[in-house]
Amino acid sequence: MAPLLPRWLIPVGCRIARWPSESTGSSTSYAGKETMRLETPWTLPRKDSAVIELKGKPVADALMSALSVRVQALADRGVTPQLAIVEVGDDSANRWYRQAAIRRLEAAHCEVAVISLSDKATQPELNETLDRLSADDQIHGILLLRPLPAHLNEQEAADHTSALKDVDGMSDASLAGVFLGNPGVFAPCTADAVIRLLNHYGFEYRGSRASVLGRSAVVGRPVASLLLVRDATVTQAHSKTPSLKDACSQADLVVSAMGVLGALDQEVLPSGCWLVDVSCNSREDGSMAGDAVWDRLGDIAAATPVPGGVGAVTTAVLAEHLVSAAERQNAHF
Ligand SMILES: NC(=O)C1=CN([C@@H]2O[C@H](COP(=O)(O)OP(=O)(O)OC[C@H]3O[C@@H](n4cnc5c(N)ncnc54)[C@H](OP(=O)(O)O)[C@@H]3O)[C@@H](O)[C@H]2O)C=CC1
Ligand SMILES: Nc1nc(=O)c2c([nH]1)NC[C@@H]1CN(c3ccc(C(=O)N[C@@H](CCC(=O)O)C(=O)O)cc3)C=[N+]21
Repeated sequence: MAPLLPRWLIPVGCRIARWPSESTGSSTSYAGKETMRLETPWTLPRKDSAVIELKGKPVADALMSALSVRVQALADRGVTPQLAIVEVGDDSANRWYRQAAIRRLEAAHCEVAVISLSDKATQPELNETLDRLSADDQIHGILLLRPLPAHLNEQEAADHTSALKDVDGMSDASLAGVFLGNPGVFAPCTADAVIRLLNHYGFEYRGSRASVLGRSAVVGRPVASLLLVRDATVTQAHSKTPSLKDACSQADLVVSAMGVLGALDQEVLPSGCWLVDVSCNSREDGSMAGDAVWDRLGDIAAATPVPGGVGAVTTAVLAEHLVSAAERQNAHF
């Protein structure tokens, strides 16, 4: 029999393992089990079981299905969108992104070239690589994985990246457009993904209070700008903010991009807020986790899982930006 209760009533993290029928041998219906489970003393507190998972997959699926007709129209004109991914050194978050982006773009019938530079690469080497890709007619988009090693300058790299191919909103022109609310520019893919995800799940920006944790050029700052443009009242926190709890205390929405494993739980997150956890930290066992402790979210309303949340939307937005860039570069045909 199909479940009669919403799926989010099932507690995250301890599902199935302590299912009542395993101890009682009962053959009651699914709905009956669900009722029993919520009354049993060994389940998570009711408030933890009510956190709605804001999954990325349906958002990404919708974006990808809208894209296929555009990729086909380009193919009919002999154009296959191609992305160049430039990475410097080795980093787990970059590796996850590179692998997921390749899967996504290949599924969308786009091509990917990966250029891996050593972590000792110099600024002139990086600049030359970006100049060469900018001049290559077969490359429609350039994604420079960030953050760069400390000895390299992101701004200088942006200046060597063709504005037409800047699919991850790195250039001054793209960022100025994001800050001013100009819809014609590419925002950094992740910042765009946060907005697509919130739109999909019907978040109401106007009148809301949003706390953005992190202020990098690739996530924190553009997310704050995109929320401000949509009439949210935005607080922005960073590593010198004295109290994260104070920074979040009024929030209807918390967007976390600190990259600090275990930094967020019910002590910091206010009741009823939505949490968008952008971070992708590496646990000791090599698995991926966000900033929030998933089984200590308290009575917040909704949260994105990691993995399975923002990351999936980021790769879909990257595909969309690449296809738009290829269309613009072939507009004369
Ligand atoms: N899922 C996805 O699609 C994506 C995930 N990511 C992930 O998001 C995370 C952030 O990425 P990125 O912005 O590039 O990282 P950065 O390291 O560039 O920025 C981290 C930001 O968090 C702030 N911060 C660090 N520690 C604290 C703290 N204890 N309290 C408050 N603020 C803090 C820093 O402050 P300060 O400025 O003072 O140093 C900085 O502004 C990473 O885990 C990354 O892997 C990134 C992009 C896409
Ligand atoms: N210029 C730049 N822009 C970025 O947006 C950027 C970056 N540099 N450097 C690295 C981080 C990290 N990042 C991820 C994006 C998607 C997934 C992703 O698709 N994750 C899947 C899981 C993937 C898996 O399990 O392997 C998920 O969350 O469900 C992961 C990580 C983007 N980043």
